Amino acid sequence: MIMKKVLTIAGSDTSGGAGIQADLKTFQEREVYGMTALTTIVTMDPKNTWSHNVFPIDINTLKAQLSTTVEGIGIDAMKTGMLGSVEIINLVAETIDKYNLKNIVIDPVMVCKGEDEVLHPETAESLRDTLTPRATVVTPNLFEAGQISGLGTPTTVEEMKAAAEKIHALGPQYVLIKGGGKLQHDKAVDVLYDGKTFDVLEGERIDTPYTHGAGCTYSAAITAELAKGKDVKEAILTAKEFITEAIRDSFQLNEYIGPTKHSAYRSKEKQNV
Ligand SMILES: Nc1ncnc2c1ncn2[C@@H]1O[C@H](COP(=O)(O)OP(=O)(O)O)[C@@H](O)[C@H]1O
Ligand SMILES: Cc1ncc(COP(=O)(O)O)c(C=O)c1O
Ligand SMILES: [Mg+2]
Repeated sequence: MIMKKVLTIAGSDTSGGAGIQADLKTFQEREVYGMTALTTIVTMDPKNTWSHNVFPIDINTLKAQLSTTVEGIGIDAMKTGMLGSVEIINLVAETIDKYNLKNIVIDPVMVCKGEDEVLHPETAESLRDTLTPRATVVTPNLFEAGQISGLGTPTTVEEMKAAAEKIHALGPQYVLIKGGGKLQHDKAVDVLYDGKTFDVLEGERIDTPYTHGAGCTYSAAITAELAKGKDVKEAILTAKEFITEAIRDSFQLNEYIGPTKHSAYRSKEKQNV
């Protein structure tokens, strides 16, 4: 079988659990061929409570990576993660338009879990106005949904639905707001909206602090399933099962951080559990 080809345009999480590393691990698990266009490198300081530093990649280096992958090879689906600057967001939008790309998952990364700071606050507006409208699916977490909708961080499923309506009006085909561990609820609730119908996806909520990279992993799994031809709803349902298992088997890396286990779903499929 010819492998479907997918691209992630995202930052490098040097600690390996989120960003481009999470995306590639997920693509491998979902049996698609993963390619990368790196936007930034994020490091963490062990001497300063794991605080994050972001090192941007030069725009011409990103252009060359997009040319290699999108023009030189061709892609069946793509996702974005941490983009880092308005210039990069504009370049991604131009690339989507120029090559008439399909199956576009926009993960509008504005924050890293455990960090108080909003990364690149100057990019929030262009994530909203330039990239969100081009998405097949846009996947904000609660904070990002509050920023993009302008309604503030949702605290209930009803507020998630209101934010989804606002975000949908910007032009994406589907909005998927992740309630995750932050919503006060006994399930891990995500709200999916296609402009007509709301689907409230209720996954098992796992009691763990180790969810670093969960959003990246989830959006990468959606991207992989879209590349393989699933429709958006089916792709999201599979990805939701994938991320639930990855969080169930998440683990501690050091005193600050614990990533999800990307191989968990496959191991369980094999054992038929
Ligand atoms: N503790 C948890 N148990 C089960 N699912 C979770 C948990 N935390 C997050 N999720 C799910 O993981 C996915 C990623 O969500 P989230 O962690 O909110 O994203 P982000 O990493 O972008 O903040 C969503 O489907 C969310 O519902
Ligand atoms: C490069 C990069 N992208 C994205 C994220 C966001 O990760 P999450 O999936 O936990 O939202 C992080 C967080 O550390 C990161 O370092
Ligand atoms: Mg995220």
